[in-house]
Amino acid sequence: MSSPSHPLRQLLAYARAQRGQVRLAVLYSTLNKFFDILPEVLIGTAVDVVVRGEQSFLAKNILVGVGISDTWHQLLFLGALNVVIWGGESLFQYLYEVQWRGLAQDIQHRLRLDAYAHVQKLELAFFENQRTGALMSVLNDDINQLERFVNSGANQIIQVVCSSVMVSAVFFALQPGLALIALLPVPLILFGAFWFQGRLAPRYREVREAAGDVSARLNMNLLGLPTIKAYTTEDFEAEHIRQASDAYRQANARAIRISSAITPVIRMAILAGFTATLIYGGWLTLQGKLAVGAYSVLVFLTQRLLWPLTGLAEVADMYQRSMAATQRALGLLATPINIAYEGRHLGGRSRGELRFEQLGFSYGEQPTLHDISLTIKAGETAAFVGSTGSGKSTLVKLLLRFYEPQQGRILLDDEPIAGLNLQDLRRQLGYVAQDSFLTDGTIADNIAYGTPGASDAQIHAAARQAECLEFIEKLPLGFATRVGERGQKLSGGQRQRLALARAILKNPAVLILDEATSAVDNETEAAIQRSLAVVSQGRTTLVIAHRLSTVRQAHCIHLLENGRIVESGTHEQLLVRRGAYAALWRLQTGEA
Ligand SMILES: Nc1ncnc2c1ncn2[C@@H]1O[C@H](COP(=O)(O)OP(=O)(O)OP(=O)(O)O)[C@@H](O)[C@H]1O
Repeated sequence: MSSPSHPLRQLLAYARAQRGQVRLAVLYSTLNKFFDILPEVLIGTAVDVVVRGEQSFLAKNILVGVGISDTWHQLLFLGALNVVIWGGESLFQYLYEVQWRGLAQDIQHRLRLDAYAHVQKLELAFFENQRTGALMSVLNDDINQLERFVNSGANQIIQVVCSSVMVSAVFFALQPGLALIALLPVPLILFGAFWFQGRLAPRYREVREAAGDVSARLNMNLLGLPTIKAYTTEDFEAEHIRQASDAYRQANARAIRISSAITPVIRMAILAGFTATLIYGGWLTLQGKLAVGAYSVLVFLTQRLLWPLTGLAEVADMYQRSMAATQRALGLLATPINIAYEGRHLGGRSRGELRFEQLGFSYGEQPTLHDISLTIKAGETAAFVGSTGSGKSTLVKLLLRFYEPQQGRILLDDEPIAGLNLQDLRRQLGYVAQDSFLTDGTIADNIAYGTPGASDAQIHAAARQAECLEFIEKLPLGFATRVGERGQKLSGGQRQRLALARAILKNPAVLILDEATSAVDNETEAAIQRSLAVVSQGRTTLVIAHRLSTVRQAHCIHLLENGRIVESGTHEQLLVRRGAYAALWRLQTGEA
């Protein structure tokens, strides 16, 4: 419990901003419990009135030294007090419920936003080692689990403590000997509750992990449905889901077996305390050492004292479940961001000169790029060609700082990009990825993504430059047509055209085009060449191409092989060299 990394501590630290709300909630819970205890005391006082009449406690004391001598008036007074007590109890119940539940929602909301904002800033390598579905289950399910505990668990703990303190006070005031007997089982109960709790914690961690697995599986399968259908692997995948779901069920079953035992075990301890009060208190009353009214109060109060402790079982259960979830959510929040966003801010638009100096990079153990050195002058077009897997995309991902190179550096306008503010750097870059992300909004939304406030005319112009006007105009609603999740309602080529229009609208100093495939028809290729000629005007352009004819106009073409630049030069220079590029050219143009 005392480790600084304990999830409850982390949660409390996290909830510090809501301190005011917590204090109010604690106050309301305490007042509600105070009013909740009073009816028992009232019953005892009423019994005292009818048994002892004008000798009763009320006859002598309402306030110190002041009493109501008439029995009828005493009863009326008790009746009025009863109404006030129940009214107070109800009022504070309402207030604490609103307060605790509001607090739960506020903390959840804040944690979800913070966790998402943090996750967005984590580098790509983090996501490559995670399953999206499992992350979603942390951001959604796990954070929702917090609600259970804060909603009612915290209130229950406060109330158990309050009622124990208040009831013990009444006990000691009335009959200290009996109080000790009634309180005997309390340490046993607390010990039992903690013992069970310790055993529940690892079980609930397993449950949360299993829930993450189910979510990850579902997510992967839903994304891969076209492939699942095409390969008729529906049964095979349903079996995977069954296994994940069964693991979740088993993990829950193990937790349930422990959590269900808590209440019955605690009840046995309570039974001991209750029986002792009943017998010993009754004997004292028969001996005339305890008033009948006091005896009845004590018997009721024993229940009042001990029964809420059974609630501890429920609280322990909720607590462990929430803590397992909290740990995952706060763990995500504590994941270090390895590629920092902070850095020197860029004033205006950069010129777009790029220099790669002895760049070396590997994904994990596997070396991917070696000793890459090249300069791209501002406004020029550089092309990267080479066989699949030779490291072309990796090179531009390093420029975008999706990954950090292990050796060397990249400079933009003579300044190392590692020292620049990450968002400022990326604002200078327009990136058309091999598989660009489209939102499920309209065509216009997708083009304007990243350029908020773009006018219709600007969107239209960008679409024209990217040569997508023709297909957009054929769509039923033109620019207002919705493209479906991830742009599913468009063809692969159309999606890429749209991504290009988006990058053009952003008007970056450096444009990066990562062509996915060489499998384009002649018409598309001509379109690519036309738009490339237009969009590369006035900006530095990096093109990754598979068809050499698309980039023959580039100022410099770099041929990569196994992560090294093996040839560089203009198309003509490279042909004259009669090296690997020339061979590739002959192959593609059919001259070989
Ligand atoms: N995230 C990653 N984690 C580990 N290895 C990766 C990762 N991305 C790429 N690689 C590996 O790095 C190498 C270079 O990949 P890269 O995507 O840069 O090639 P490419 O030249 O762009 O290929 P293509 O022409 O097929 O797009 C490949 O061997 C690939 O398997």
